Amino acid sequence: MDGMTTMTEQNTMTHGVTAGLFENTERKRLRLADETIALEVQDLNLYYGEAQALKRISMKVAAKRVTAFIGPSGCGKSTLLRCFNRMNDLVDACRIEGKILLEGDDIYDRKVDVAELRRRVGMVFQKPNPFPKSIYENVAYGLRLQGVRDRKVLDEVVERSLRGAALWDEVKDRLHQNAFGLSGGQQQRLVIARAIAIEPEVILLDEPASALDPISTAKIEELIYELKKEYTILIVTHNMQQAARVSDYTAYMYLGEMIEYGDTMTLFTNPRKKATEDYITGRYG
Ligand SMILES: Nc1ncnc2c1ncn2[C@@H]1O[C@H](COP(=O)(O)OP(=O)(O)OP(=O)(O)O)[C@@H](O)[C@H]1O
Repeated sequence: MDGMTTMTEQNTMTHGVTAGLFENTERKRLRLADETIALEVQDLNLYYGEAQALKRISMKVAAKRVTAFIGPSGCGKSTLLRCFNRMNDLVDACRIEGKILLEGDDIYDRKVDVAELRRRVGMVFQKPNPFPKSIYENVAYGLRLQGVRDRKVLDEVVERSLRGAALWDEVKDRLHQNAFGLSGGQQQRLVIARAIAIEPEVILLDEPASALDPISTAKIEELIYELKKEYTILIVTHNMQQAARVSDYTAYMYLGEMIEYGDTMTLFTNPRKKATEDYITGRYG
């Protein structure tokens, strides 16, 4: 984009990206100050060896809302998402400073049971990753790990979770068939059913629809809308329209820093920072 763009053109472009997304909806501007806070990041720095991937991140995450992380490739979105259930612990050279409070308690405290943390904070990845088991056993997996054997309880949880993931009607007649027989979009909803079966408080979604076709993507987006009634959802997405459609709050990241964070409607229609506006209007890079 050349430097000759007029202010009017810029405004049109800002609205162009998200035009229509906020029309005819009941979306309203939200304020973190009015929210119940589920998670709080305090001055978080993360290093992979010598390289600093996250810089002084501080944010509050609203409970039972969808918070989206956007920004160019390599800016640290996935790294930050993985901090919320300590998935980065699995990376040898990774070092973290700062705190993340879940319901007020620091998840990086030494006393924290990481398996229990991951039960409370579930995660769904870009590529659907069902286990090589039946549809039923995929969803029952977490409960079986917890020692639940009662068939009636398992049946109930499997049905409730598949309904919650908007998959029940499509699979109820083939629960004992292998999960690999499902389409990619169905597999992703199955993985979401597996995540909600153990009743987490928070669900982390790392580009959950980027490997899916448009119809499956729309289903996942509808599902996210339903899930936030019960869960706090954090989502990384490359797709800005998707962020605008599904999220209540959006964080724009660049080179490991959180440049701007606020309610989605304001961030997309009236960003405070020029860098954010450049990114959402496609003038970045
Ligand atoms: N396991 C790792 N070891 C070393 N460096 C890593 C590791 N994972 C990520 N990085 C680096 O950290 C930085 C942030 O990466 P991250 O994957 O979080 O970015 P991202 O914004 O999610 O990118 P993308 O949109 O491409 O997925 C990048 O420079 C990346 O190369």
